[in-house]
Amino acid sequence: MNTAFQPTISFAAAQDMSDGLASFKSKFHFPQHEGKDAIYFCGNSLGLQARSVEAAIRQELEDWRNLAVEGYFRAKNPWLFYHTHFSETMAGMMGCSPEEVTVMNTLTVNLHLILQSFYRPTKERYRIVMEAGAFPSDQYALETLVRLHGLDPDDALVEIHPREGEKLLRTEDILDTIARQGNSLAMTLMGGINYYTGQFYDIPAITAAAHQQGAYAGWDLAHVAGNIPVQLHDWNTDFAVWCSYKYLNGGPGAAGGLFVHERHGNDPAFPRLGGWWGNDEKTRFRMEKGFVPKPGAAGWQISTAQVFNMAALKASLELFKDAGIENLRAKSLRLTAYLEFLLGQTSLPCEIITPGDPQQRGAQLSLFFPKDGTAIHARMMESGIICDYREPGVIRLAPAPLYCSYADVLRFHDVLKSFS
Ligand SMILES: Cc1ncc(COP(=O)(O)O)c(C=O)c1O
Ligand SMILES: Nc1ccccc1C(=O)C[C@H](N)C(=O)O
Repeated sequence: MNTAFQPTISFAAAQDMSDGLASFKSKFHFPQHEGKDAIYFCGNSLGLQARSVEAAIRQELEDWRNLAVEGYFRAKNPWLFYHTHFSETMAGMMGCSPEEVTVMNTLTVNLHLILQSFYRPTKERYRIVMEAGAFPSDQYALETLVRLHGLDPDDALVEIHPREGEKLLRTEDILDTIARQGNSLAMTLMGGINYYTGQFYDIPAITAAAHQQGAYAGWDLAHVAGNIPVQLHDWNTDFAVWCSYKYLNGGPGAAGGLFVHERHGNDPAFPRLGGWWGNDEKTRFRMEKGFVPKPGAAGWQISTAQVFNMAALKASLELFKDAGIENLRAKSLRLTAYLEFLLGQTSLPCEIITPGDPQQRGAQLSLFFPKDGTAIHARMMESGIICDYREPGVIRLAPAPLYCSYADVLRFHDVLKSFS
């Protein structure tokens, strides 16, 4: 595919002309740099604000002003059911039924909650396999979880490391580590895409390996949601959590997503921490004893929907519905490949550590700089390229296909040329 790429304005312009998703760029606000839109490659950390967000929030402000408590029932988008607006679009992206998915709280909170359901250690079966170098919040969550159960993290948490001299995990090593735990394995918990390397793991193979040992497979899909379409139901994953402020553009602190496979979600006896929002809607207002969970992931809801927070996500997901996650992925594969091609034309002193196989990565490329990474990152930022730096030594570039163009990627390359 790369042989057809050209580092020229005419090539990039022709790509943008034939891109059926190009018009979505104008639906977003961009940070400004010297009077022009900055190049935004940080959608893997915080997605941009859709222009439609303001009106969506204004609608809820008006309904609150005019209807007050009646808004729960009579708002344009009745607040009682606000969280259900997302189910269909989220289900489409995550490959599950609308009942298997819900939106609530935030990522690490949801991780803790769902771990209460799925991590029920016994004397024999208590180990959790995870990737070494998982996002710190996940590491802290698992460390504190096993301590809460009186276990020693050094024994209960089994981290998979890359081989000596390598930066990525080999699937065979992940599967081997899982198999070696045997009956002691309670669960695997991996990031679908590692935030640092950008590696997309083999979710179905890892899930099947965990099941083979009689364990659950859980996933943190923060860097997958809205980036790579997945098939959580068919892949038999037990549960997954993600945030909505990265590729999904829900805004800082946006309500997070939760998937629970129907084989667990439809079991009312499945252990959980409940609250009235997860209770059967018919009896929610009876004010009686006895928790009766709603079927599906919604049975893990706890509190009243965070309407203002969710309004931004609602507006953003409408754009995803229009664009189509499969179309976005198809563009993303090409856009990131173009970025990779152009990086290959420069003499930047770095190595792309993200897998070269497009099926093993999403939008993000991670550049490892043995030295001067922070200085080079600072120069990129001064030049109007918004990207981030993660210790040790990595600059992450994520051209989100919803609002990044081929011309952006080329402009980035032109800026890099001025560095040497
Ligand atoms: C993989 C991963 N897990 C967890 C988090 C933490 O999410 P939150 O602050 O929404 O709990 C992030 C990002 O902040 C992340 O990228
Ligand atoms: N929530 C944040 C607050 C402040 C700064 C960054 C974040 C991120 O989300 C970082 C992202 N998870 C990452 O992959 O680095």
